[in-house]
Amino acid sequence: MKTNKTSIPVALTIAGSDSGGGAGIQTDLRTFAFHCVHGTSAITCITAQNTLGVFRVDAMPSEAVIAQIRAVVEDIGVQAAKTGMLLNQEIILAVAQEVRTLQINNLVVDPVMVSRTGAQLIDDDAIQTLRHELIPQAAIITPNRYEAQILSGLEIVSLEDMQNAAQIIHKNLGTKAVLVKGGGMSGGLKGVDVWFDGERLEILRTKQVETKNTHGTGCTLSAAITANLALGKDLWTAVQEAKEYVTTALTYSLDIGKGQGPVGHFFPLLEK
Ligand SMILES: Nc1ncnc2c1ncn2[C@@H]1O[C@H](COP(=O)(O)OP(=O)(O)OP(=O)(O)O)[C@@H](O)[C@H]1O
Ligand SMILES: Cc1ncc(COP(=O)(O)O)c(N)n1
Repeated sequence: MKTNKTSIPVALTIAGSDSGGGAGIQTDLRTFAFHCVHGTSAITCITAQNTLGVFRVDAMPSEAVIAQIRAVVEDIGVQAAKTGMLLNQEIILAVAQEVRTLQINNLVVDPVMVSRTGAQLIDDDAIQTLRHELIPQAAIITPNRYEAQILSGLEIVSLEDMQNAAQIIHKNLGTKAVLVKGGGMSGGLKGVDVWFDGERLEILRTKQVETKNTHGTGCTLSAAITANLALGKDLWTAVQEAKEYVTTALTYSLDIGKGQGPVGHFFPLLEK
């Protein structure tokens, strides 16, 4: 039988593994697949995690992270890449170095530093390295409320605070665009995001989804932006479409486990 040779865009995720399948590498690869983008990965750490929380984290040696990135980029090549949980300063430095040397374009940095509940996930040295070495190489960064507070130095309570933070981060950190996410905001701002690219200050509003199953929304959003960039979309279009995707995935969130379940990535299939 003759086979069809399929040409397909390729995206890379540099992130941690979530044993519960709700966030991290597992979520990123599902999101890439939904967008018909071939997913590749460089695993930075292994978390023992489920819908109730994170119970253990084992870092990969930074050499192993470097080897994974090189193996993918030097042979397969990538049209876009994202970073998620990078865990420590050594891994962040290694990733920043590889992104520079291998000239990885269309880089989406989800600066995973603080969980939506406000718990700091990486130490202060690692935050400084992320700020100075990796973020300046990003096409876009997607901080949540607490990460935006750290990166801007502002307390974020209102929409105006989100807008000011986006502008300060853009000015100070050298990334092309900033998307401040509102999943951690309260009241009517939950689910409202703010975009700034140096010219346009935009508010992205969608319907607010009433569900406790929101695990992995941040990873899903940044992975969808990455997939859209790999497909050749411009940054603003990539963000708008990714925002719609995560909202729909939230409406199909999965009621699994005893805690916060993940979003449903393959929602059209769930209807069959
Ligand atoms: N209940 C909700 N309804 C609609 N959109 C939401 C809701 N919760 C989060 N979002 C959206 O999901 C995306 C991820 O934002 P969030 O602030 O939750 O990121 P995060 O903190 O990195 O995610 P996580 O909770 O997975 O760690 C944003 O576009 C946000 O507006
Ligand atoms: C391995 C890993 N990476 C990232 C997150 C945060 O995910 P999110 O912010 O999307 O809930 C997580 N919980 N685990």
